[in-house]
Amino acid sequence: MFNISDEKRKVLDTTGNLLVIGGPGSGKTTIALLKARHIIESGVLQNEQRVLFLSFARSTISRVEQHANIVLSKSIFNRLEINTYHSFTWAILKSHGYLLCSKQLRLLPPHEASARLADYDKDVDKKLEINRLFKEEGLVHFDLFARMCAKLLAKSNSLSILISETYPTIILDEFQDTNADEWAFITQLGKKSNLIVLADAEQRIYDFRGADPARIGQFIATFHPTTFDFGNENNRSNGTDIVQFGNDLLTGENRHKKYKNVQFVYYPIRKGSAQLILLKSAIIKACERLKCEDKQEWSIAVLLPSNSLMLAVSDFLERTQRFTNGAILPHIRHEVAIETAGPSIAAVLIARLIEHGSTKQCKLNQLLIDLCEHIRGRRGDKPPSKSDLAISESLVGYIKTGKIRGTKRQAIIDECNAIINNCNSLEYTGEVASDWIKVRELLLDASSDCIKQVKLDANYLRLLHRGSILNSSLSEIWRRYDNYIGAADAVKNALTQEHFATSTKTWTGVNVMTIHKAKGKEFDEVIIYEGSFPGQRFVYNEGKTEQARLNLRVAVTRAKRNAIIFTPQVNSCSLL
Ligand SMILES: Nc1ncnc2c1ncn2[C@@H]1O[C@H](COP(=O)(O)OP(=O)(O)OP(=O)(O)O)[C@@H](O)[C@H]1O
Repeated sequence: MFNISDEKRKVLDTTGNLLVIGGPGSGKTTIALLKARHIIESGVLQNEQRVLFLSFARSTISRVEQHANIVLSKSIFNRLEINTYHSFTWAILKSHGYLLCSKQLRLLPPHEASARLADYDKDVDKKLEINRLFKEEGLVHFDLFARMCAKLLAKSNSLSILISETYPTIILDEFQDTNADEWAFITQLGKKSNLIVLADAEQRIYDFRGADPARIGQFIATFHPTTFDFGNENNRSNGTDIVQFGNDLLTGENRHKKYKNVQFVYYPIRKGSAQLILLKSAIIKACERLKCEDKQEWSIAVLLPSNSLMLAVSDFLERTQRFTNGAILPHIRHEVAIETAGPSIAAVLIARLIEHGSTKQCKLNQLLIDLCEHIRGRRGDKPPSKSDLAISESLVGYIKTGKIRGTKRQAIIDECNAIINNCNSLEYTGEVASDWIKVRELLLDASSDCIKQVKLDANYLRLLHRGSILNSSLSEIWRRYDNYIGAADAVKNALTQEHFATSTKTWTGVNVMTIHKAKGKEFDEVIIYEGSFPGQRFVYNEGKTEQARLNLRVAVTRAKRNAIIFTPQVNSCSLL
């Protein structure tokens, strides 16, 4: 099924630590899976032993799993553990964390962490608080997972032996994006297990979370691997110039050149969302092209440089546009790979309303507390704006004193009061999805931005579909007690489980996501769009031009057949 070059065959036959480097689509993941198969088939593993494949994001894992399903038979697949760093390290901490902390360790899920850390805008203060939470409260922030596991392995030889005996070979995906803590953890793992590292220095797009250009050199210096370089071999978009364009981007040679299957659209700037008309038309055409081919499954990614632009585009695709000349741009069904902090905190707020509303016990103060959590935490790792912090402080002040200044802020209190009253007088039926929607819609009438934002974020929650764990646990609560007491905890548990679940999601149809989320994935067609406002540009800061080149290269090389790049006609992207 796969043509294996001589260089790749050598990967299969070489033992010890390996470093596999190569450009996008050169076949690093594929050869790593074939290597795992080779190891498993050779019979060197004992009964309980497995090959471990570690990657960063759940979404990448799902593509690797899909790929592994094709490359490996079921019995081989069962001896391969594909996992995220988070999930793997949390499992170690849960069972052995007592060696580091006398407190009972509890997880601090990202949606709660962002609200708790909202007051710290400097990284160093945030880190101090994360350490304090661990030491004094036993609360483990995700950022501590790798660091604490590195400490554990350094401290406990028996744990280190246990892990290496379970996983004698460990494959590390996307190694170029490894941060210092993950590197410390890997260094410990590599003392007793063989490491197979997959890397492309030019796909390094996570510098902001500690990826370091020196990391590959550090691996070589520490582990003396046999190195294989697949260069620019292109298995993903063979017959196109997509990879060539991606590589030329790094040096600027791409400017004013033409590339097969890479198209540039210089769009006119229009008011508001009218600017997205050309983008939407291009997506519709791409869908038609792929549907014509009569393939069972096809995929398109619409990649955006920022989260807010992603939401605006998703909103535009969701709606139907009707023009005065009778033309129509229909709604486009699509998936959005949304940042989860905002929707998660919004979900807890709604769950609490449902929970208390079902027993007519909704209280203003609880809603205000949940609203503050949402205001402070909805931007995830990014701190809330100063004005958001001020609103949250004045709401906290109201909870304490019963007083608030300013008509806009008073309006928030009045609207929360109205929501509480409506929630307490709603008739709940036990049909989870419709009860949920009824409560969510109560937020619709609010004019205060912070309440409207909860409603908007809650719209993106995908946890309640029929048959989901959350849906069944809420139905079960209703069946037993005729109310929803415990709904908020059920939502929190579901969110945490969701975070660790290795998703089996397939990226078919139209998918809208940020460029960073596209890493490690591939799609038939990719449409990359930059807006005209400063925060929506590929080059968002002149000092970050090199990073923008890497980002754009990663984005464009996700395409198997065709890539289209949109930039404004005026003040176009300086990289094109
Ligand atoms: N030897 C091969 N023969 C045919 N197809 C291949 C071969 N190797 C990989 N492919 C296909 O090429 C595509 C890219 O391969 P793969 O994901 O392994 O590359 P990669 O180097 O890990 O890419 P990236 O770094 O961009 O994530 C996949 O669709 C895969 O099935």
